[in-house]
Amino acid sequence: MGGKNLPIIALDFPDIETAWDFLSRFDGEKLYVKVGMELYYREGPELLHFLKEKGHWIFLDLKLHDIPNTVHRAMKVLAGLSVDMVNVHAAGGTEMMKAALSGLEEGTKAGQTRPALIAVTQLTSTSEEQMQREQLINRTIDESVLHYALLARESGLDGVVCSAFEAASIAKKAGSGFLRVTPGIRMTGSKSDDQKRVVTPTKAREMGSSMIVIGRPVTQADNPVLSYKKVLTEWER
Ligand SMILES: O=c1ccn([C@@H]2O[C@H](COP(=O)(O)O)[C@@H](O)[C@H]2O)c(=O)[nH]1
Repeated sequence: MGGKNLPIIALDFPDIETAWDFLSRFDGEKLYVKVGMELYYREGPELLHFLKEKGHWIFLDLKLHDIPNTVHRAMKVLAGLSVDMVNVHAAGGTEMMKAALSGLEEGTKAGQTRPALIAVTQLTSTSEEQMQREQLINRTIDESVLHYALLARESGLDGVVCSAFEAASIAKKAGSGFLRVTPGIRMTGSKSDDQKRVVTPTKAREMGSSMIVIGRPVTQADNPVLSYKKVLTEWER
C-alpha cells in the first residue's frame, strides 16, 4: 500500500523519545505520520530527517497563516525538509496561498518532488454555531468550507483539510484529484475529545475523504498497533 492510501497518524507527542517509543511498537512498518507544532517546535528538522530515514511519509502540520511574504519565505525553507505534505490556513487568502505555493516551488531542488500543499478550511474542532458566532460568518459550515476549498483550488493548491461532511461537495466542485484530508476520525463509541465534526474511518471513506488523520484513538490506546490496524482495516475495506 502506498503512503497516500494509509491513514495518517498524528504524532502529538512532547518529544522524540516518546514519539520513538510509540513508533518502535510498529516493528519497522512504514507509516504515514503527521508532525504537528508540539513535536516540531521541540525537535525541529532533525526529527523529520530521522523519520524519513526510517522510510515514513511525513505530513508537516504547521498550518502557516501570516502575510504573503512571510509565508512565501517560510515555505521555501520547509521545501528543503524532505516532507511529503505541508499546509496553510485558507483564511490567509488567495494571495497568501499563491505565495505559499511559489515559495514551496522555489525551495524544491531540481530532481526532488515538491511537497503537496493543502489548506485548512474550518478546523474539525469548530462547530457551525461557533463559526457563526465567533467568526461572524452568516452561512452554513458546509458553505464556508466549500468556499475556502475553491479559493485553495483557484490558488493552485493540491487540496484541503476538511471534515468528511464536506468531502463530497468539494470533490464535485474542485475535482476528485483535489485532496480532501480529514481529521476528526473516531471509532464507533469512542469519545470525540475536542473534535466537533467527527466520523469513523468507514464513514470518511464512504463520504468521499481521500486521506484520514487520526491521533489520540491510536496514540493513547492501550494497544496502539491494534488500534491502528482496526483503523486501517476499516479505511481499506
Ligand atoms: O481541522 C483540523 C486540522 C488539523 N487537525 C489535527 O489532526 C489531529 C487530530 O488528532 P485527534 O487526536 O485524532 O483528534 C491533531 O493533530 C490536530 O492538530 C485537526 O484535528 N483538525
